Amino acid sequence: MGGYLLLSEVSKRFGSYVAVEKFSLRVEQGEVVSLIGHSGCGKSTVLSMVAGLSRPTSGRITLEGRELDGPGPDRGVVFQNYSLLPWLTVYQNVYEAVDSVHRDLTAEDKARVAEKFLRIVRMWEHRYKRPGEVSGGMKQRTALARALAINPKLLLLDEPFGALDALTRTTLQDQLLNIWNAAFEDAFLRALWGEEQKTILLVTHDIDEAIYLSDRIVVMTNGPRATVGEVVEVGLERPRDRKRVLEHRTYVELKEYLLYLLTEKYGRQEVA
Ligand SMILES: Nc1ncnc2c1ncn2[C@@H]1O[C@H](COP(=O)(O)OP(=O)(O)OP(=O)(O)O)[C@@H](O)[C@H]1O
Repeated sequence: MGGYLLLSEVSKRFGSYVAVEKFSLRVEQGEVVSLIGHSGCGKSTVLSMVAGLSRPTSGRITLEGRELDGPGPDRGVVFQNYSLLPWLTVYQNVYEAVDSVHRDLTAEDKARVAEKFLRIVRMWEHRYKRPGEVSGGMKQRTALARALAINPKLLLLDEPFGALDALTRTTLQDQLLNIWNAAFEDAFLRALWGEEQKTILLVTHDIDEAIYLSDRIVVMTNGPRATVGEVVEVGLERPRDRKRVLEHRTYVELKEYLLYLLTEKYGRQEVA
């Protein structure tokens, strides 16, 4: 039982700066795990190693028992700096990604997939624009559509809702949970996607978002030599109802505990 995604004593050094040291984490298939921690602690560094965009200096990362060797279609990535192709339209950015991964689909089906996900993130009406002609939040939504449309087993999301207004943010969080749960209303997507839950590793600065979405929350210590500080089980039953979650005692206690971890136990002043 090696776990689905396994990070074993992963370290990352940039020159003489040891950003992350001996970071170990085991994520099971179907789990949603959030990484939280202070700005600059190394959350994106960890995520980009899992994405295969950078290599650990030492340690191992395995996905389904295989050591990672660069990026792959098994991982859908939304990174702030892993941007859209500027010369393609919003639509083409999503379509091309679907096309490169789902070679077996007909052109018509690929177009349907691109359309479905652009509608989910509400970018369908902007599909003919290029990334340079849309806002930061719209770019983020397009990147999310692109990551989802390739139907990866593992979704790696770095602050995917960071640039969005509160309403769009909550809508997309719910859409993400639907996609995680393969709860598509659309028969076409259900047939194409199967019923297996996705695995999601998510970086966020938003404690409420982390609690609402996650099964477990990994609180990172501050850098240099950042690592896993504490892993907090969320334990709220699913499906989660946003209003009821907010009133739940577990939610209130969890939020207080996470705030304590971030402000006191792993507060910035400790390492200043
Ligand atoms: N390519 C790089 N070269 C040198 N240092 C880097 C590089 N990438 C990250 N770092 C350093 O590693 C540390 C961790 O950065 P990282 O971006 O992973 O933090 P983060 O927790 O994601 O921050 P934020 O929440 O602000 O996005 C920082 O001190 C950063 O300056």
